Amino acid sequence: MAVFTAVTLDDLSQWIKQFPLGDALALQGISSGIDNSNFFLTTERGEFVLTIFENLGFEQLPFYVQLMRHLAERGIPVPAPVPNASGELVVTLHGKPAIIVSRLNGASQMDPQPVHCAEVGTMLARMHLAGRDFPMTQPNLRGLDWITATAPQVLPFLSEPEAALLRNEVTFQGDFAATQAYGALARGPVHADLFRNNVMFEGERLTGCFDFYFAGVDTWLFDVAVTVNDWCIDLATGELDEARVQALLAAYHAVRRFTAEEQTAWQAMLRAGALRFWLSRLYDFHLPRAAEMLTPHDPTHFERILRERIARPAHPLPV
Ligand SMILES: Nc1ncnc2c1ncn2[C@@H]1O[C@H](COP(=O)(O)OP(=O)(O)O)[C@@H](O)[C@H]1O
Ligand SMILES: N[C@@H](CCOP(=O)(O)O)C(=O)O
Repeated sequence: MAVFTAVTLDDLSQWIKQFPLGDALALQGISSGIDNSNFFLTTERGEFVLTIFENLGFEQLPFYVQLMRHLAERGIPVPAPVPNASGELVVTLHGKPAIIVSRLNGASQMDPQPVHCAEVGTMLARMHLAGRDFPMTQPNLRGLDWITATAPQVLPFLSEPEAALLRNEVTFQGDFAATQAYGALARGPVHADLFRNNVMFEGERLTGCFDFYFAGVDTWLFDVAVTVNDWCIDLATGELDEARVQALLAAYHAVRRFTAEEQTAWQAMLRAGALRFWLSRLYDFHLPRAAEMLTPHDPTHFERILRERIARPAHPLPV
C-alpha cells in the first residue's frame, strides 16, 4: 500500500516537459513507503523516483531537498533532486508538492553483517563531513524540545513501569543536554533516521541512502547512535552485536575521528536515540493521525532497546 495520490503516465505527459528528462515512458507505484506517494519513473533520460508529499508542505521541504542536493553534489550517494527549467526542485503535482530524484540501484539489506555495517559507518562519516558547509539550518524536529513536549501526551496511556521509564529518561536526557560535555559535541546536518530500510546495497557494496525527511541539525553522535541502534542489534532482544558495532564505529572513525567529548557522551547518546524512536512509536500507536492507514511500528522494540542500553553500557568508542 501507500500510493495515496494516483498518477498516470497521461498526467505526466505535459507536466514532465518542465524537466530536462524527455518524455515519461513508464510509471510504477512503490508500495513500501508510509508517508508519501512514491513512483519509479522511467523517462527518455533514465530511471528516477517521483515523490508526492502527502504530509509536508512547500515551506517545510527546502531544507531536506537542498540537503540532498548538497550531499549529492559532494559525491555522497543520495538521491539527487532534478531541477526544472526554472531551477525549482519542488513543484506542484495534483495540488501537492512533488520532486523527481535520481533512482538508487540495489535493495535494502535487512540482515546486515559486519561488512555492511562498515559500509554504513564510512558513508555516515563522509555524509557528516560533506554537510559541514551546508548553509541552511533547521533543528532536529524530533530532538529534546519535541521529546519534552510529547512525553506528557503519551504518559496517560502507559503502565506505571513504562511511565516511570519515560519520565526518568526524559529527565536524564534533559540533565545531560545541559552538561558541558554535551555542549562540546560536534554538530551539523544529520540524517537522523538511517535505518536498514533507508539504505541500499548491491551485494556488500552500499549504493546509497534516502528518506531525509527527519534530517535536521543535531550532534553527529546522535546520528551514529540512531544508526547503531538499528544496524548493530539483535532485533529480538535489542542487544548490541559487538562485531557489527565495532565494524560500523571503526569505519566511521577511519573517516572522522571521534572526539574525547564524544567518548564521554556515547552511552547517553545511545539512550537518546532509543528514547526518540520509542516516543515517536508510542505517539503513533496511542495518538494516530486521523488519516493514518497503516499499522504503527511496535513501540516495545525501542522500549527494550532503551532498557538494554541503561542496563548494559556499550563498548567505548574507538580511540
Ligand atoms: N531514490 C530512490 N531510489 C530507489 N528507490 C527509492 C528511492 N526513494 C525511495 N525508494 C523506494 O521507495 C520506498 C519508499 O520510500 P520512502 O522514502 O521510505 O517512503 P516514505 O517516505 O513514504 O516512507 C523505499 O523503500 C525504496 O524502495
Ligand atoms: N524509522 C522510524 C520510522 C520512520 O519510518 P521510515 O520508513 O520513514 O524510515 C521507526 O522505525 O520508528
